[in-house]
Amino acid sequence: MTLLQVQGLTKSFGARRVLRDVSFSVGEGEIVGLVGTNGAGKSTLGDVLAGITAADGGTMTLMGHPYAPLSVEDARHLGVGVVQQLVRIDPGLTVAQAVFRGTAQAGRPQAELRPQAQVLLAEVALDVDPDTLIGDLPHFVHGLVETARVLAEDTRLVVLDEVSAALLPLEVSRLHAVTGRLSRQGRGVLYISHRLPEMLEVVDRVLVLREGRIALDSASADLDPVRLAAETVGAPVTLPPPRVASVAPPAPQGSPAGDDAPQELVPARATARPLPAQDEVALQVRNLRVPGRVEGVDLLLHRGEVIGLTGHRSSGVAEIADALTGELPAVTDELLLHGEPRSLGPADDRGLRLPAYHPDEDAYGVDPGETIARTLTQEAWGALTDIRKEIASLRGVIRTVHRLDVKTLSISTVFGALSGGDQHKLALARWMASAHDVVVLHEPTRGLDVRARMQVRQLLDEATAHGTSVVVVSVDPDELAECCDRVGIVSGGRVARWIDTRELAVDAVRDRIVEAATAA
Ligand SMILES: Nc1ncnc2c1ncn2[C@@H]1O[C@H](COP(=O)(O)OP(=O)(O)OP(=O)(O)O)[C@@H](O)[C@H]1O
Repeated sequence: MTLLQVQGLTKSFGARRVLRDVSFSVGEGEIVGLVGTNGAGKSTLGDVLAGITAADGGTMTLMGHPYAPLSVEDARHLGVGVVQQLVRIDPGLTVAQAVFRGTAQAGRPQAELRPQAQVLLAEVALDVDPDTLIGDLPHFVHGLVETARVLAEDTRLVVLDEVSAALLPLEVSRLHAVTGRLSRQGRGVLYISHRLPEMLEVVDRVLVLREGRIALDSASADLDPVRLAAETVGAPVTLPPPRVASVAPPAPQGSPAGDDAPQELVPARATARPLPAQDEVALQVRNLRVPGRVEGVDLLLHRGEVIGLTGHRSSGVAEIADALTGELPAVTDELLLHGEPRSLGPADDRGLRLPAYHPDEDAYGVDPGETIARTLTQEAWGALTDIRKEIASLRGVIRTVHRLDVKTLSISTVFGALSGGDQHKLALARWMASAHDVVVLHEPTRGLDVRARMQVRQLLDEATAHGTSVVVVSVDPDELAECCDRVGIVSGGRVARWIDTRELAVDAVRDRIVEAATAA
């Protein structure tokens, strides 16, 4: 029986027509995938279902009754719960309070909330104490706390907006078990994700949102990840070729193109004849230890190389990254940066603090109310005294926006109004433009569509061709396979195994990573 019926939905933000004519249905017990490029309108559709924003036109029915929620509370009361993509929960709440906030139970004593919260947390396979403060939890579990929250009421339709984006394959399997349980209870699930291979494992049907319309509505059994990726972007898609490590000789100081050249945030493609990356070691770490967490880790990173690190939450992978960025005290037997001895731990002149990028909105260091132009250039328009420099800067911004395919009508759009993926792409490009030497990137393609992932891969290829060396820390096997030359599987505080990704097809590497990470 049909649970949700959506007919001719439209929604615009100013001149930007996001949803033009969206029609689809979700049946009772059905798990329906929703995919689309960054900025395609998936979250906007979720927001309309959640009562966060109203559609401009079209109709919806829920269990045969007209459905037009006026608020989030109204939507939940009517039976629709949405777990938003960039959910922010008050860090001062306990997990139990977070699960019941906005419900009839809110405000009851913690002791009364605790047992019920435990039941709901078990239902979403989240093993945390209901007394834990939200601020003490890693951000990736907030989506699961929110999933427990939508179950606290008799929700008929659950919308999961990229809840799996920051989860390990094992955690994604658990989320899928939860999704399956919801389906068996007769609830409908709308599952939004860019991680297509995993999505196809759980959904019954897939909707592709393209140019404001449902461009494809197909049984998942009739799709594979490559075909679905092509349907998503509306053009044939080939997986990126294996990385070929190569690096140009150091560039001469100064800008060869002169100060007036458009300063695109993406480094220009390397034209110099590539040299083998193995010629020069950028970072060498021998016997890295973080007491009680990491033991005996050796790392060798060549100039222009990208190595990946992955592992379970308690494997020590996060601690290795934090030791390299100086956030966690650690010791080594030897630490060389370009052959120069360095130390870890308290920052001093010789202390190593590798710069790190995190794909979390809070960590972008970007004011969401600032325009794209200002965000990318840090300049106040009109305050510049040289018109040629101003024009060159604006041209650079426009090129970056165009090249990264950011869905916006103007560079004066505020950063916070961009889709989650478009925000991430621009923040990463901005960060990479000033990233030199050896850097740590946490999940550089999280929440990005298939085309944007390739753009990030290109960003990496170009940065490494200029000599940058990168450590990618990730939960996503596709990301590791696409971006890295070698991937270390961390287990029990050690790198248990290295997988060489070069010269292998990306999907073959992905399978090896999943296999090794699951076995570790
Ligand atoms: N409040 C708003 N004001 C102006 N524009 C908005 C607003 N909310 C969304 N948009 C625009 O609507 C479009 C669709 O955004 P939406 O977040 O729905 O995309 P999405 O498909 O979820 O993308 P992603 O995969 O990157 O999360 C984007 O171009 C975005 O800039």
